[in-house]
Amino acid sequence: MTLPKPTQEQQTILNSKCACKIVVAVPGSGKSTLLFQAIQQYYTQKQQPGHCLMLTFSKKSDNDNKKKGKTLFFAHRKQLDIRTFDSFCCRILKQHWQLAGYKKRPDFDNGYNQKILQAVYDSIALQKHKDRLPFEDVESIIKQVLETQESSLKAIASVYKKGLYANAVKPFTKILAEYQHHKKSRGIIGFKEQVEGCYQLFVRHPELLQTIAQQYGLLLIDETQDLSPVQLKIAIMLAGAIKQSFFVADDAQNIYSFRGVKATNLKTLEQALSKAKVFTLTQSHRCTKPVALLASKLRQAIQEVRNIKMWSEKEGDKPDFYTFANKNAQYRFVTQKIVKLHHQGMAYSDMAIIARKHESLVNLQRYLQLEMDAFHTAYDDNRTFTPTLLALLLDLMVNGYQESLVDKILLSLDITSTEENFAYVKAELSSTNKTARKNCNKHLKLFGDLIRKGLHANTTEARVRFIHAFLVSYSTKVASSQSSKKSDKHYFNAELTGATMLAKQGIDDAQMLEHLYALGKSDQGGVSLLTAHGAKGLEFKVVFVIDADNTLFPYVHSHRHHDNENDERKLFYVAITRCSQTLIMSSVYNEASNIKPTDFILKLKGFKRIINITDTTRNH
Ligand SMILES: Nc1ncnc2c1ncn2[C@@H]1O[C@H](COP(=O)(O)OP(=O)(O)OP(=O)(O)O)[C@@H](O)[C@H]1O
Repeated sequence: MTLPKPTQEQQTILNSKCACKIVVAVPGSGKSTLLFQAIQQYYTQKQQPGHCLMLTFSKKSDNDNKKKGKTLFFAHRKQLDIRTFDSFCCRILKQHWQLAGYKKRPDFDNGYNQKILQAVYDSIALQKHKDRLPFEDVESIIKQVLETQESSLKAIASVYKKGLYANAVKPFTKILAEYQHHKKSRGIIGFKEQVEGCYQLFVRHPELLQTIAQQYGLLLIDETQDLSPVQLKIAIMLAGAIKQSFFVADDAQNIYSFRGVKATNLKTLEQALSKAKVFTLTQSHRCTKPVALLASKLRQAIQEVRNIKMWSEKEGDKPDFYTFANKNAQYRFVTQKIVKLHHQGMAYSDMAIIARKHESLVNLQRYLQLEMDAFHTAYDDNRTFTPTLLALLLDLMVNGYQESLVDKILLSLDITSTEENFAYVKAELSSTNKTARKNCNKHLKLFGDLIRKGLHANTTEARVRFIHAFLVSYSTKVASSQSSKKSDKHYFNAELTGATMLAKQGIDDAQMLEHLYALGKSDQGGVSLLTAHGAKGLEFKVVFVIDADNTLFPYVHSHRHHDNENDERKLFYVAITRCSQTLIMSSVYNEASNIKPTDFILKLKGFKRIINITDTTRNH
């Protein structure tokens, strides 16, 4: 991995001798890249450099920065401190809790339990599914877990705060109250209190701030526009005490006002750091010319942001906006388009579907589920993969969970396929069962081929190996028990355990299995399904912005804030600037129910290509 050569714009900033730089720049202009270029310059110029402290707001970009930092500056890795603001404050407070005035060491509540958050999301988002547990059951399960892990409630609270799930508010409120009680009685302090505590510590003990600052020679702050008021105060204090500092931000990407983040971060920063020099970056290295033009127009309509004209040298097609009679027609179109692009060589991981609301993503998955139910009619005798099956496989890819992947394939084959198809699959499975343990590769190839015939050419080897192991176990059971109840959930779960063990024994690289679970959780390798908030900071070759209609963009239910439209426009700006090659926007267009493409697009002059698709069976 190497850093791109700085452009003239970037080089001017790097060359400046100013000790404190604030860079305001458009999406994809290389803000994060510039920070790494600054680190490179720092280590090259200094004989005995001090440590660099790189702070960012979100865990996601922190992880990204850590990875890049380690790769690019391996020799200096011990002098590179890359953290989130929360983690920085937590560390300071852990070291100096007595100075901060605590009588006994507080219990630091570090983050939340992802598993529980997932369980909550799943149970709520999918509770209408008939075979899901009722919410009460899920709630009681969560409570049981919470008895041992109170801190996880924070996660639930954050879901509740998003206000997405009206029917979940009551139990969450109850759980939240319980959590707060536990927290208080046990002296647990969360991230918010830790950041506030750290700030107070620096205010009361400036000597401590100086001691900490002396360890560092360069301070780098990414995503400055997203810092909370207290985080910003800490950043300002650090910039005042560390020799060189470098802030990067895009004021038009400030999308966290609902969390109390102010749109005025940059103004506050400039006023507080009078010696700072402000620079701008106008060229986007990510977006193509037409997308940069569209984004630039959108940016001009955003209030209270710096007037920067975004431009690009990258050629590309003008983005299209497709409209459909209903959501399913839209989802079908997106699915087929993804499949087509994949056949043309585009990796799934290079594509993303972005929506304003999580519900749109759930709806899309439901649609794919329906397609899957129709699987038996789509799976033809030539064993070629029809669009419906491709849609099913796409679902499996985007879900990313191996259990459900295996489960769904086998359940579909078993329950919904015709006798003939089932016999074929059964034969394929059983034919290998005896030699499979000895000859893993053969079996792997068999299943790999089956998958590759469709769209899984780049399915990770790990996934194929796992499925393979599962099938070995499954086919052994089929042969020995001749069970006719293969659709039984418990049966599959037992098989899954069997497959896990088998994979560990029989497959050369047992670690692949762990890797596979990690893959599943992070959705790597598949098409990313993201909300506009979740997509921030990310980059994909192809981006589909779905459900971009006047009820969701701007999201009508959040009209309670007077500046809502401005915030929503910023979100749309974030969504469309994630793509480096192709942007495809879509929505329902239904005059009877007054749903039409978002005004964000309609009001932009010069954007004429709205394609109305009525024939949904057409292959696009
Ligand atoms: N000088 C350059 N030459 C070529 N490509 C570059 C240059 N600088 C940055 N890029 C590329 O542009 C893309 C966007 O870079 P980066 O993620 O640093 O932008 P950003 O401004 O932080 O984006 P965002 O606003 O979305 O967070 C990356 O693919 C990066 O490699």
